Amino acid sequence: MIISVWRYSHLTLAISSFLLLTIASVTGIFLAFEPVIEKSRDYKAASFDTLTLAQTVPLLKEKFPGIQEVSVDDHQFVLVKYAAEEGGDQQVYVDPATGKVLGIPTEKLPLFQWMTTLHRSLFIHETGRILMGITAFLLILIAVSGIFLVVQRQNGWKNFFSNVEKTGFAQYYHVVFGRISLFFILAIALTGTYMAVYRFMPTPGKASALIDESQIKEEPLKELSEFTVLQQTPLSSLQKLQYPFSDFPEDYYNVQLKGRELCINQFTGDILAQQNYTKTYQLANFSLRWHTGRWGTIWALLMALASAYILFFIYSGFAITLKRRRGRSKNKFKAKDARILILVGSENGGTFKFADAIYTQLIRHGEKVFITDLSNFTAFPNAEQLVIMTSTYGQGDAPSNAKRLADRIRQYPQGQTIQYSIVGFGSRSYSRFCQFAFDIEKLLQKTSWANPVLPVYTVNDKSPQDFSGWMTEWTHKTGFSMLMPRELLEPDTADLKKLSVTSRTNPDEEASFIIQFKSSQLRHAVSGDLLAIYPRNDHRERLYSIGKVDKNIQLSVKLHEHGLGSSFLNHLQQGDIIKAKLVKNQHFRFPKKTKKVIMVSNGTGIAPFLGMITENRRKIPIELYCGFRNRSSFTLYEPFLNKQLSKGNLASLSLVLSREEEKEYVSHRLLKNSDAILQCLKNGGVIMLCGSLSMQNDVMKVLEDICSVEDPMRLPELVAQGKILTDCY
Ligand SMILES: Cc1cc2nc3c(=O)[nH]c(=O)nc-3n(C[C@H](O)[C@H](O)[C@H](O)COP(=O)(O)O)c2cc1C
Repeated sequence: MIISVWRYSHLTLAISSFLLLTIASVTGIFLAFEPVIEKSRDYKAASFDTLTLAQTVPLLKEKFPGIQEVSVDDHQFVLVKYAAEEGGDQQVYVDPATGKVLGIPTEKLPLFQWMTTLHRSLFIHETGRILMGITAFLLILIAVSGIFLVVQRQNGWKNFFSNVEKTGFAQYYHVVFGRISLFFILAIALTGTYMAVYRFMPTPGKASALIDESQIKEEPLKELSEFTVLQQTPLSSLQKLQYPFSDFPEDYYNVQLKGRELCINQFTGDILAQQNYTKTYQLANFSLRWHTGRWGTIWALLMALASAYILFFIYSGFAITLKRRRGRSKNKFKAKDARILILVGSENGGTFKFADAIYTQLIRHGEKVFITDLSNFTAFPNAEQLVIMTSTYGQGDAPSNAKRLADRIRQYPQGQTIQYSIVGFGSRSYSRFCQFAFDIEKLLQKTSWANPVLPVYTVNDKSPQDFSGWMTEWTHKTGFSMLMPRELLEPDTADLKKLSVTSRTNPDEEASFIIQFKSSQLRHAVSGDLLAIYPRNDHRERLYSIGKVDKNIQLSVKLHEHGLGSSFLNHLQQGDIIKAKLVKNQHFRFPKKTKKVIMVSNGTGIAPFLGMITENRRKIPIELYCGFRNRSSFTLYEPFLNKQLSKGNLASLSLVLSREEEKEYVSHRLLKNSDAILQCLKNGGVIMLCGSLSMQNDVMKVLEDICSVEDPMRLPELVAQGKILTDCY
């Protein structure tokens, strides 16, 4: 529920502001270059930081007899305004140490003038300013709702900056760029909002209002350079100084410094009045600097970049929304007439692709089918078959269009028996794989009308292969005729990357070999991730655990006689190029903070550990228990592991042979070393398992026994806490 609240707020805010936000961002990008161009003129004097007002103010008065004011801009250029002898006011940039004219300020370029007005007020004055202020405020809300969406997506605050799961270009970069630019976008939004609000605040009082004219003296007369206050004030703290209009005593020097305003007696140098700027005024000044990039060139460029990111977010945000809504079939039949129901739970539209393909085929075969979101569950008086296809989101939660399902099932008990089948779409990289599909099963089990045709089927990473498994069974059980839809059979070419073979070994006595690939497109692969290959260029996918060794992707492969994947890999030679997909396996990563790691593998399950061991730069003690049939099958890895032992990357190695010598499995060896295993777990160590499922089952039983010495409840807890990590198939 929470995720959909944030999602709908984010989307609604974005839709309601996108037009003005686009205008503000495009103009913002242009305007950010204005201070950059100005700064490039470089009229800053070398001595600027060392001068005081007592040096500069008299000197400029002497050099420019009609001087009215001297000001220092954000680039620390000193600008003098004076009444020229030939008439009219003149402005020049000067060297404050010599009074030498350095340049004449140019008129604001008409393009910048136009952009500024559009950016500030859309050419509709006060109304435009209010609208742009509201847009800036909406941008704050969009950024905040975006933060919460990222937190939800990343499974909590602590993973905010962790790797993002790749789910299409628009979605992936919406999150990745969102995190990078968050601070800058919030800076633009907050300062923009504040400046808009500030216009409606009362103007702060002037220091001149505090002058007590009865106290103004004309003696003792002092030279301007002798005024203590000017001597004590560095030029760098000046914003603007106005010279007195005349020699009348009631005229004074008005000095605006960075934090306060002063009125100074023009004869004696006494401070007639002073006023500290209010916090609201200072904040407005600060906001102006931040928002306009006057802070400095780098800041201005960052503001331009943040504005460009906003444009990207507008594009990618709408692309994500369209993708979510695209491809949903229009129903030919009404819900009440349908014989077959397809109810879909989907967050990002992927599951709809599968559901629509089924819907289309059944309709083509003349079936009365109705397809809709799971949350639209209602009375289906003629339904005989119910197919539920749903993804899982968050931490084993329902996708947003399925949140209301539980209530709706309770609300609409069906009047006739309906046979159902549930297909869960999920990813094994999440600990609660297809959890929501299993939750629905429990809900349906409690009803009197729902009868299962099949157990829950799961589809990992939208694998057509998994899906076709369900289709075969379902058509077999129900008698509907269906073929695997062609569009689902092709691999998702968008994610395929090129890899070239850098080296390989020949199959050893046990038909195992090592193959290494390099790929500039898969530099981000990490030991423990999976490489999905498509040996026949169709939907058939084979997954291999990756070990990252010397920056290469290394696979350990066991050649099976009719093995699709292993035969394909075995035919590759050095230099051959293949296309494959990286499947992130977040839950099976070498732990960042731990005192010890015990790695347990059998056969080629050693693959990810080889990479993790080479990358163990912090020399965390690693104990490796690796099981093989016989010593000869270990020779493939022996020299490599010995080298890692001597380098200190690997603390100890337990070779366990099942057909020779002690004829043991790794689970037996662990049991023998139960004290060490228990100590490791008690001291915050981590145990990682990779290999066959039967090895995992045996080892988990042994670990349960070992843990039960301490506390019978501990094993599930340890798994939940990530102290026992498994990657077995
Ligand atoms: C933020 C996020 C959280 C996810 N959480 C889970 C999960 O807890 N369990 C699971 O099996 N899959 C999880 N997945 C994987 C999706 O269920 C899977 O990619 C599915 O095919 C997406 O289908 P959809 O596009 O129809 O939403 C998650 C994906 C994302 C992006």
